[in-house]
Amino acid sequence: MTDAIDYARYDRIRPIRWTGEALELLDQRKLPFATDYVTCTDSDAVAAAIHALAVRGAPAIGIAAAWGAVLAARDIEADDAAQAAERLEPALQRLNAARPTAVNLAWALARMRAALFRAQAGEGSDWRAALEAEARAIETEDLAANHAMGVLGASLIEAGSGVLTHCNTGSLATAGFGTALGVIRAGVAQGRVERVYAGETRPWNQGARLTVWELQEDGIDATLIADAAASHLMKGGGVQWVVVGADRICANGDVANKIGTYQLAIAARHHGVKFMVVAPSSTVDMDTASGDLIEIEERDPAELLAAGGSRTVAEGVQAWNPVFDVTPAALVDAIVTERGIVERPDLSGMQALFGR
Ligand SMILES: CSC[C@@H](O)[C@@H](O)C(=O)COP(=O)(O)O
Repeated sequence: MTDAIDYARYDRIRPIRWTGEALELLDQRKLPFATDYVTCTDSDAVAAAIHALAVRGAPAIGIAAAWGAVLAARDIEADDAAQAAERLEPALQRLNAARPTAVNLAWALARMRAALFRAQAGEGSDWRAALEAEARAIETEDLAANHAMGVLGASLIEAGSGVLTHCNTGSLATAGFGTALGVIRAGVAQGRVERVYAGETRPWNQGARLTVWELQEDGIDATLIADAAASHLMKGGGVQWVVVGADRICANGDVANKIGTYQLAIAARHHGVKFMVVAPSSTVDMDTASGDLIEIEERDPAELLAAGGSRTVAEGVQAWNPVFDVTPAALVDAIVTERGIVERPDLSGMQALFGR
């Protein structure tokens, strides 16, 4: 078993490209059959792309929002960083409102505000350059965090294991390599992960359209399952770990992630399958005490009423479409971040790694 991972192998998918003039976002609504980029030349276009899921995944929407702030800075005049901060605020608020659940969005925008504050305090007088440098740093640090988490998370997995993942947590959802998918990539490279299963992730099908495509691009064999097949898979001994990402991890270790994650955690505990959450520290929200306090995004019920653009449900039927759920900390075996691992998370374990 080797720890050497050829990261360059996983660099081909680039969901977020800054050209120096515009932000190009790989349109994830069209994958896997078309690789078109949406070109954003102002911050409201970035907010719209985040809301419409052209770009998605907690770290990726934080990175996109940071570049959105850089674009917003081009549309204002200001004498200094303090005035810029004031004039940028409406655009930052609109970016922040694009999606409510993933804390990475607010986290990235807070970093952009802090960069302006430092510019104001005289640490580099060019506040536009300071914003651009901060957006780049957010992206670079996310990639480094993913590489670190991949190896850390894989170290928990016994050689020859099967894993089940949910939603898409790969290069498409991050600056590259991925969170949960990074652990799977590292685990496959090291011979720890022998079988990979991905749930479809209805209704938007991130697992079916994105995750198995990413793995296919890597040459990693993966088996798609219907979301409803997960318990049956666990009962048969096909998987030893469920490995998922997160949109927000609370101070007590509760985890918000894609709808369906909670029922996977319940099924995993019932079958003696381990449950791992992999996320950068930018997803940890020590200001939110527990999962009950997280706003869960509800999207258009129309997403449930059709498949591939064709209506599948009788006219007049109503649907409810919450797109995230909260897994209680008690069902989580390990939270893996670039700072380290919290096993059997609770408030004191989270505080030991993240302070407060
Ligand atoms: C590294 S991505 C982690 C999470 O953001 C992911 O699991 C997820 O729930 C994404 O939801 P999405 O609605 O596709 O943005």
